[in-house]
Amino acid sequence: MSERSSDALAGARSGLSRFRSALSRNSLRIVFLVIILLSAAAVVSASMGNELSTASQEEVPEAPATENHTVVTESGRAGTITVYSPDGEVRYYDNSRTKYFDADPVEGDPMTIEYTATDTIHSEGPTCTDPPCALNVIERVDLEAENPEPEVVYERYDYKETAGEWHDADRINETHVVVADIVADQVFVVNTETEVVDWLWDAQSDFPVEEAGPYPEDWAHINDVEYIDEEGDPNDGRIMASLRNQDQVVFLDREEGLVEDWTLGSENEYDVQYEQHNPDYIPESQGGPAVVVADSENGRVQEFQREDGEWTRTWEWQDDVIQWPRDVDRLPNGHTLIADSHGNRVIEVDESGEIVWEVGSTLPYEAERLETGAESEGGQSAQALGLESRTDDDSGGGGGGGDDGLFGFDPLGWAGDVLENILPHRVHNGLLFATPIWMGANEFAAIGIALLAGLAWLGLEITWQLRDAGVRFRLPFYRQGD
Ligand SMILES: O=[N+]([O-])c1ccc(OS(=O)(=O)O)cc1
Repeated sequence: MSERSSDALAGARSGLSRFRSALSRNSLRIVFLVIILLSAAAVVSASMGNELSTASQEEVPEAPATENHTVVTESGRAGTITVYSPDGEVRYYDNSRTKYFDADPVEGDPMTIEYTATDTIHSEGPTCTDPPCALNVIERVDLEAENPEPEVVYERYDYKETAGEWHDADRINETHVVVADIVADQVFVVNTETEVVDWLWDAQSDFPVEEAGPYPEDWAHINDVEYIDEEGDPNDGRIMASLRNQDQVVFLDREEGLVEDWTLGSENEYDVQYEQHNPDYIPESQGGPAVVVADSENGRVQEFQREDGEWTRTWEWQDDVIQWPRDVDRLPNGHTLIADSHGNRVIEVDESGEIVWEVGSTLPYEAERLETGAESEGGQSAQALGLESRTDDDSGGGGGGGDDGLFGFDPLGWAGDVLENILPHRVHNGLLFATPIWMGANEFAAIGIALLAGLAWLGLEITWQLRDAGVRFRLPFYRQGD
């Protein structure tokens, strides 16, 4: 073959290989672009699908009719307190505080409620470098007044914005209230008329600061407190408190302090409970001693019965929707009221575990059925009622990758399920807390897939550019003689 024709052949070959390479590069570009566009479309369509909002009174959804009034509080996306009439209409709504937490009916006057709320004071920067940063209040509102107006019962300014709240206070009598102070990791009893603090327990007296949450930012996170006023009960006169970050519910004697052998749970023993909220004590006279509690990071509500000096789990409830529940109350009719925070709903389940009442809420903190006593005051233990437990397996669980998609397969639902299974609970719930209500595991998966595709595309483009410019990389290890 002549030199000229072999040059022409080599030229044609290299042209063909450049064409092939351009073709494969363009095919890959199209694949990446399609993945990114499909992911974006999934996220945009989710953002248009969920209309639930409680940011104003007009937007709050109506509830189904039920006996008695229901209070729902929120803190996070919107700070709201809503009271539903038995017919399901909104009777009272307020969003003037930044965050609303635990609400209770006032003893003997169920249509007057008392609750804790926090105002965030944005002074100097996002984390507040110029205190005061928060105003914590206990407020009371008479729902039967012509124009119900909250009245401050007790308040205190605090120096931090993160974990600078009071999530619960419980009235002991007409003058005294016990407060769960997240800011200082303390439980204190204050006379709200004189504002003199009569008693105080400091979690540092019994728990090491090296364990649990970061000290001093958010160490114990004491998110619930209950005064036990039950003559004849082993815990009469004691205070029950929930140390979220220690995964423990403790009993405090006003003379002796921590009553060690009554503690429920232990630090990082997540099989028992994992960053619980809103435990309620059910006394002996109502089938206890028992504690019904929202096991938040485990996505279930549960109850423990005191038997032979130990706590035994006697009931649990979850379905495939429940995500980060933060309140559970046993009602006098044997039903259980649950605030399912990232399930975006408040539900009532009956003795067999069926949902019999439900209302949407963007991030409920707690739910209270008025006229049934504060929290679980009028309820009986699961053991006394013979309640049936229900777990995710019983309810047919999971299943984003189920049958809605093409040929019965929904790839995004499947990716969402995978993500939910591999993400630690706290990370998943943190993402749900920080993002809009319409975002869930599927949307996180779509964003993750788009980011990965984008990064892979960028990496390939850079490699191609360098290769075209004649830059070659050597592996950091090579054979002798190379
Ligand atoms: O609204 N907050 O600031 C807020 C809400 C919830 C929260 O976590 S929780 O575990 O105490 O509910 C902490 C802070």
